[in-house]
Formats: sequence, C-alpha cells, structure tokens
Amino acid sequence: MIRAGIVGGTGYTGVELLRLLISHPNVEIVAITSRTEVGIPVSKLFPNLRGHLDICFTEPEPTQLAAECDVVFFATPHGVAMDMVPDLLAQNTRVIDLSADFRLTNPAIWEQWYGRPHAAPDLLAEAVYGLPEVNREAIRQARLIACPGCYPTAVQLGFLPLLEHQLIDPSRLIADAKSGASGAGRKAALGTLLCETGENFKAYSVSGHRHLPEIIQGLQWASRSSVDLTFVPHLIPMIRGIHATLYAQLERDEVNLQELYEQRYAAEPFVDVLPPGSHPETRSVRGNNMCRLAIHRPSAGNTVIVLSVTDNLIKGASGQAIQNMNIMFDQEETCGLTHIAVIP
Ligand SMILES: NC(=O)C1=CN([C@@H]2O[C@H](COP(=O)(O)OP(=O)(O)OC[C@H]3O[C@@H](n4cnc5c(N)ncnc54)[C@H](OP(=O)(O)O)[C@@H]3O)[C@@H](O)[C@H]2O)C=CC1
Ligand SMILES: CC(=O)N[C@@H](CCC(=O)OP(=O)(O)O)C(=O)O
Repeated sequence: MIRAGIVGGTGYTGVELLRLLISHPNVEIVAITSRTEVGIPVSKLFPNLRGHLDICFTEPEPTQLAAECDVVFFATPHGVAMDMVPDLLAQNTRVIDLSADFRLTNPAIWEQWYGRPHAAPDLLAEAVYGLPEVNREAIRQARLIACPGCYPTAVQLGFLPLLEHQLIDPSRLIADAKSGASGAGRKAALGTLLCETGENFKAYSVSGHRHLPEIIQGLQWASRSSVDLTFVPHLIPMIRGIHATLYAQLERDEVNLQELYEQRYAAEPFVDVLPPGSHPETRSVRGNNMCRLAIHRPSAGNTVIVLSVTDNLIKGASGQAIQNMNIMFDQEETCGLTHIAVIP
C-alpha cells in the first residue's frame, strides 16, 4: 500500500484528491491537514466522503507527515510547499506539489510573478514538471513533482504536436481560455460569489497572468525555440471545466494534422483526439481525467485552431497529480482514474 498524505485538505483540489484516492486500490490515506479544522472529521466538512473515509484533519507538520507517508500531496496556495518540501525529501518522503512553487525552473522568473523570493531555489533543478505526456520517464524516478497548472495543461497538450514538429510559427501563438470558478479555489472571495459569476462572462489578467511564463516554458521545451504567446483567460459561469481555443499559423502544410495528433496521443490514456469536425464540450470531461482535443483548419487556410477541454480540478490538478503518483510508484497509470464524466 502507498501511504499518502495531503497538505491543504479543506480546499477544492484537496477534496478531489480525497475522492479519487479513496477509490484507488493501492493507496491508504493516512494524513490530511488543515490549520483551521484540526480534530474535525473529514466527512463532516465534505458529506460526499461520509462512509468512505474515517479520519480527522491534523496540523500540517512536516516531521509527522514524513514519518507517516510515502508520498505527500501539497494542495496549498503558492508559497507553502517550498517551505516544507526540503524537510520531507530529507526524510525520504516523495512530494507531489499541485501549486506553482516548483513549476518554473528560473527562480528570478518565479519571484517576478509570485512576488517573493523562492525559499528552496536549490530544488528547482531537481523538480520534474509533472506532465506525463512529455516527462513520463523523468516522473518515474522523481522525488519531487511540480504538477502543471490548470490552464497550462490544456494549452500545452493542445499545442504540443504542432510545435514538436516545427509546423507553426512559434512567435504568433494565441490561447483564448475559459475556466469555471472552482479554478479560483475554495477561499472566500468576492469575485467568485454566485451573484458575481452567474449570468456573467469576463476576461481577466489580460495584461499578464502568472500561467503565461509557465506555458511559454513548456512550449519552448517542445519547440526547442523561442515562443511568443498571447494568453487571455476568462471566467465563465460554471463550476468546473476549462475550454481553451488555440490559434496558430501554419508554416508547413504537407502534414495531415488529424493524423499527426492521433499518432502523437495514440498511447496516451488521458488524451482523446476527437474525429474531424468535432467540438469538444467541457461536460464531456467533467469529473474525469481526460483532455479532449479537436483540430480545425477553417477553409483549408493557414490558421490552425485546436480546441482543448479539461476538468480544471482533475486533469488540471488532482487527477494529474494521481497520474504522476501512479507512474512514480509503478502502478497502472490509469489506476483510480477511470471515472466517466458526469452528464448532465
Ligand atoms: N482549483 C484549481 O482548479 C487548481 C488549483 N491548483 C493549485 O492547487 C493549489 C490548491 O488549490 P485549491 O484547492 O483550489 O485551493 P483552496 O483555496 O481551495 O485550498 C487551499 C488549501 O490550502 C490550505 N492552506 C492555505 N494556506 C496554508 C498554509 N499556509 N499552510 C498549510 N495549508 C494551507 C487550506 O486549508 P486551511 O486553511 O484549512 O489550512 C486549504 O485546504 C493552489 O496552489 C492552486 O493554485 C492547480 C490547478 C488547478
Ligand atoms: C478561475 C481562476 O481564477 N483560475 C485561477 C487559475 C487556476 C489555478 O489554480 O492555477 P494555479 O495552480 O497556477 O494557481 C486563476 O486564474 O488564478
């Protein structure tokens, strides 16, 4: 059995980790932390877990977690994991961080976007970016995984095949992305109140979102050249789901793009390339770990449009984290992740 702990168990990615890990046959959840709910049974806060998990929240304490756990998931805001991870690694506990603390390899860029110096810059070179479709072999050996952000997952999976084959102009990429409100987490915030998000639609952080450097870093690894991206996130009045519409300009058109995508992702259990002419829907991935893609080339012109949908809390966060754990601990990669999306 893999003994798993979760730091930040009262948030949305935390409760998704719990829901998914409970149905994993080879995982025992041994610790779940909260600073505010210590001693409270998990099922009191999350009624969906009643009858499935009988443990209480405890303080986030690295020595205790290291003693109890083979792997610790951080489902905490940025800036928390980087203070605790060195202690856990020193005691041979592996770490899967859902926050952005270890996603950017350059500490100066991290400081620029997250507004404080990085507390564990020595670990940035060791951390493995946890996008299995790119880094599977490195993930297998890793002690520390930096799970990709929700937007970066949807955008990178959509652009990768085009960039890996140098088919598009890497200086003219556009990602027009929409997210449900759970992407902002469970903390109380005016902007995610029902009366603020319902029957409303808006762009935000257009002049610069902290996912921009992360997406560019990943796309540059794929293209092995400099990349320029216009990234515009939007908040849509739904709870879960990301829909990214990606635009690129073809520079070579001898390749059948549908076949390229089908071949690139043929062996990937969680990337589904839809038939030509499809329009993927967020509800087709709601509650599951899939990224569904469709490729369009309007009027057979030079503009390629890729549509990419994920559930921000699953392939965009907790499901991808468990996919990484499965790879690290020699489990079947799909173990605990085979739920079918919920419609309606
Ligand atoms: N929501 C999403 O769609 C996605 C989120 N992420 C990332 O995952 C992480 C978690 O996100 P999400 O679940 O939405 O966030 P929430 O705000 O819903 O939950 C945050 C959790 O962290 C705990 N926490 C907050 N501060 C601290 C601290 N200083 N020390 C220890 N625990 C702390 C909180 O518990 P308590 O206050 O009880 O201690 C709470 O359980 C974030 O970094 C987020 O950016 C990544 C991809 C997608
Ligand atoms: C709708 C919404 O607010 N989404 C969040 C991003 C989601 C996320 O959690 O990304 P990180 O892991 O990088 O924090 C935002 O735009 O800040």
